[in-house]
Amino acid sequence: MDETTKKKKKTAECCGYPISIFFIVVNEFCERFSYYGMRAVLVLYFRYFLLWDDDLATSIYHAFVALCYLTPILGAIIADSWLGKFKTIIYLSIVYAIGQVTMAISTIHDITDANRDGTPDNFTFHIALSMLGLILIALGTGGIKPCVAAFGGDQFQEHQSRQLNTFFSVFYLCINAGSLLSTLITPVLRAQECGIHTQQQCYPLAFGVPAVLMVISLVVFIAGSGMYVKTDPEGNIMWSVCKCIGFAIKNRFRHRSSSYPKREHWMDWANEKYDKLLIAQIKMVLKVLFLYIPLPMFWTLFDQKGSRWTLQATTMSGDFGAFILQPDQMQTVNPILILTLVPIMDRLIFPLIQKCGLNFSPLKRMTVGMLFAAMAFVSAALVQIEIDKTLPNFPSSSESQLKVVNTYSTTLNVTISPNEHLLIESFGSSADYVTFDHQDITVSLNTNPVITKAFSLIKGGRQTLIIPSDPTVMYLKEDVKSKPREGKNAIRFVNGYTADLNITNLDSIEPSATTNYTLVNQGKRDFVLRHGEQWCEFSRKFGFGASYTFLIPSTVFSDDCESITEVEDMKPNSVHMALQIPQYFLITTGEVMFSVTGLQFSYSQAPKNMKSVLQAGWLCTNAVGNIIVLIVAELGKLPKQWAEYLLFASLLVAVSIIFSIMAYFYTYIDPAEIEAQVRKEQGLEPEEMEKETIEMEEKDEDQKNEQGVKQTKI
Ligand SMILES: C[C@H](N)C(=O)N1CCC[C@H]1C(=O)O
Repeated sequence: MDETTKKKKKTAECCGYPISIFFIVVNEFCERFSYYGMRAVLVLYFRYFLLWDDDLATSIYHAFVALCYLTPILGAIIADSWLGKFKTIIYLSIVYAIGQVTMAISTIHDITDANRDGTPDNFTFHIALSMLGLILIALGTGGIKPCVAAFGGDQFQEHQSRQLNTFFSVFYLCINAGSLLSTLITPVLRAQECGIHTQQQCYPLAFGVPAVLMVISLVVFIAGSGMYVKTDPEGNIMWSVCKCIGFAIKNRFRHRSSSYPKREHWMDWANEKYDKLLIAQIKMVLKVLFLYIPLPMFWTLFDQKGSRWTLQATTMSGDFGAFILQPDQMQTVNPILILTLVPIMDRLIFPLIQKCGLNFSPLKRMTVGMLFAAMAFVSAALVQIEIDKTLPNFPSSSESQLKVVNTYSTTLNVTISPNEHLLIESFGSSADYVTFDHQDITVSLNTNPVITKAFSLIKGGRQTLIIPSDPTVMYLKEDVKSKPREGKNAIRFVNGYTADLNITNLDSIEPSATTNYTLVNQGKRDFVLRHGEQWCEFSRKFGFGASYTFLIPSTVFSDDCESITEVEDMKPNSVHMALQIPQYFLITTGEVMFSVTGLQFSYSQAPKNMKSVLQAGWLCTNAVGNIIVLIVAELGKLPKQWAEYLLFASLLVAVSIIFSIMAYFYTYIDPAEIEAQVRKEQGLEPEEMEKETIEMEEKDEDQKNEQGVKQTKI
């Protein structure tokens, strides 16, 4: 074994901290920049580069995130049983960097764009390459994650326990600094245009920069190589653990008759064959893993920030006066709050609680963290109730809705069978949508002669009846029936001019025709209308999430676009995004109490040779949380979003009560002390014992006769 053991090495210190920590936290910052930066543009890449639909894009995205939190098990097994943390981090970081580079290459549209139309010709190639990249990234990021945190912890000596606790907070700060910067930067990089033959959204840059950061992360980690404390892996520990547990279960089953005396713990049934120290270590790990069972529920709520809460933000207004916030940018509030809340909690709140004589133990903190997350969802439900009051009354699946737009030269009396009468001015519209519970309607206009036409409406849809300058050709146009995505505005034009018109960024429209919807961002937008030599400019300031139909009259060029009228199909969002801040504040406070503490707790309660394994167990709670989100998203949704938020809040409260009961029965341990005690009971010196364990694990246990029960030397 070439790795230096902890007790043999004296580490260089700065302000009481091992200097090697600097390399580890910088490495974590770069790695998290790489991970979160790539994640920030991933759904958009699926949606607009690979042209997947929303459902497929979000499902693959969540499946990828879940995979990233499942692979820690693999990394932990490799580190604790085989390579040691240091080498595992290096090898898996190389895999990770290759994955990021593969991903960046898969986004270069020019590779397969032989016809140079700006879109790839061979989607299979890009999909295959990006999936390969994502698998390598998941393997890398997940594989190193439990090792980096535990390796950081290994750098501290016994007299540095206070610094060790602070380390986990600083570690978390670095994660969030990386996450914050990358989620701000990569979307900007994506919005640039680049390409060899055609200029397209610059995904290669948006994925390329995270790839570079991953290479930097690896270089920084290697740079600290000479300073690290590297703990030896102790043989195939996971295999020994599995065999030991298997033997205990088998042996317990064999001795199930009541004539055999009971043992204190079911793992004690492995006493006959396995080393006491290994059994003691397994007991410690199992106790903690059992405690983790309820924890995924926290992550189920936490991970909905990126999905449900962002969707909620798309129905809100992001106009903050001095700046405009896009719905998906609202997520950056989380890392910003982490950067402020972690120091406040560490320096102010926790010491204050301690001064008040209250014992705010790690498990109590985690329970309170869960309750904060539940409160965040109650807050989200209250905001949703406010939003619902402002949302249009969309048709149910059995209803149809109709609006009428009149571009005829005079006011019209419109009768819709059997008894709907509307008076509509020229270049005006009906006040709102009329709801029908049947699809077949007949429309009559009071023209001379009367014009009557039958229509079949779309079930569950919204439509507009367009009456053009020649009312005999009136027609139906389908409308948007939900808020436009990403807080954008859906706009369209009806051409009441007597000839074809060209409008900026839209196809040319024939007389009396209506364009399809175009999505435009919030803010002032200009459109140039053109017919031959004639043109005029039409400007309009947009809010968030509205829908408009603009009616172009025949006089459009003579009055310089002034006479264009607008029909508001859907009102802009009026509930302000600032109302989401309380829910972000609550969930982030919960995260600091739950996640930072959980990270520390998993390290402190693990035996020396299973530190990465417990970190992996901790990260797995996140994977399961993500899988629950996936299942819940696929299975039924409650009809009201606010009710779903309340349901999640109640579930988490119930889970936190169960967790607090489990925590009540948990006794905090000092693994090193227990290990020393077992060694003493075995009459072995620490050094001697270590050699003994390694030798024992190297023997092939399977060859031993299971019947010949072996008594270990106790
Ligand atoms: C960005 C989050 N605030 C955060 O720090 N995390 C979410 C999952 C765990 C943790 C991370 O390690 O990324």
